[in-house]
Amino acid sequence: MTTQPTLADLARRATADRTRPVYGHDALISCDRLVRIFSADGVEVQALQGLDLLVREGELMALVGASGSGKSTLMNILAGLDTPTAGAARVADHDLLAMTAKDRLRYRREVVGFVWQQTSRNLLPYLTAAQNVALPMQLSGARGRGRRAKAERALELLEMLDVGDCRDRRPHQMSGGQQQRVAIAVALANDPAVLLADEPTGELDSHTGEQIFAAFRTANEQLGTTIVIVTHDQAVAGEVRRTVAIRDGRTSTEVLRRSEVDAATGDERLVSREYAMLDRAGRLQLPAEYTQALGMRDRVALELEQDHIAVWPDDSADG
Ligand SMILES: Nc1ncnc2c1ncn2[C@@H]1O[C@H](COP(=O)(O)OP(=O)(O)OP(=O)(O)O)[C@@H](O)[C@H]1O
Repeated sequence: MTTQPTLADLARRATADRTRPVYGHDALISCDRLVRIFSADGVEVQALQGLDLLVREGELMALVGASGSGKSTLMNILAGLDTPTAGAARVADHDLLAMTAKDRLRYRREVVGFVWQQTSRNLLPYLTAAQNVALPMQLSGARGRGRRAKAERALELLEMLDVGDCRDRRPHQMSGGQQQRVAIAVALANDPAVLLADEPTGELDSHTGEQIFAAFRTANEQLGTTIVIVTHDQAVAGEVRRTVAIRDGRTSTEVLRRSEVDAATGDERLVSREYAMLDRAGRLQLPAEYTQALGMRDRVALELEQDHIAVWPDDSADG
């Protein structure tokens, strides 16, 4: 039997609600019930259906999900290329729903960097690698950096990503993997708070894909850039500490990995654990594999235990 809360309990809860920090207050990226509806030929498609996502500063994380689940829609919104229909989205203190056209242009040039899947879309074909990297700095005025300083920074970035030898080559004189590493340098040129990459290894073989991933890791570790990578590539998803799955336009489950040292042998191993997202209304989406394995549908039985909640298949018909 549940006991009724007393007046004092209710007063305490109301005060706690008032002093509770706003959702995502300490996150670099915060999406709060994000909705994006596309209308095409009188048909509405809900690409994002109330998506919640928080990313902390300095994270390197992967977004995975089936085709059509809304990954690219989310990336385009975070990149400032598209606007949500409803909800809230903030990146590095920029409100993505309230930006003017001028703010948006500055946001795309200085706050976010972007790497696309198509290697040809990331670089200008008639410029060398070094010129491609210097271009975003020139376009933004690069906060007082002189021409020489820009060229030096371009070279530093190329060297950091192991493509210093490509500095004077045009894209068609480089391999796909080299082009993508140069593309990462271009995206980092203006020191963005966030680097977004949509299937950056999609056109590459697995060995080259690993090198691209190593380049993202270098950028994350050496420059502290927050990086979000959309990927189908299980190998890439398995390399990051945090993988968030998107399903039907919402974040559904999340896998966190951490290193653990075996007390007996001293060996380090990676331990992963799957989490489900609990929204503020208390809604929880269970992974389809779990519910299918136990034949759960429509209704499940619940029990509150001391330190967990137990979920069983509906047993009401048996009783
Ligand atoms: N401009 C658009 N007009 C109409 N519908 C769109 C538009 N862009 C995306 N959609 C629809 O929104 C849904 C989500 O698409 P989105 O491209 O975000 O998925 P995705 O997870 O990136 O898929 P993929 O892995 O295949 O790239 C899909 O049903 C798609 O058809």
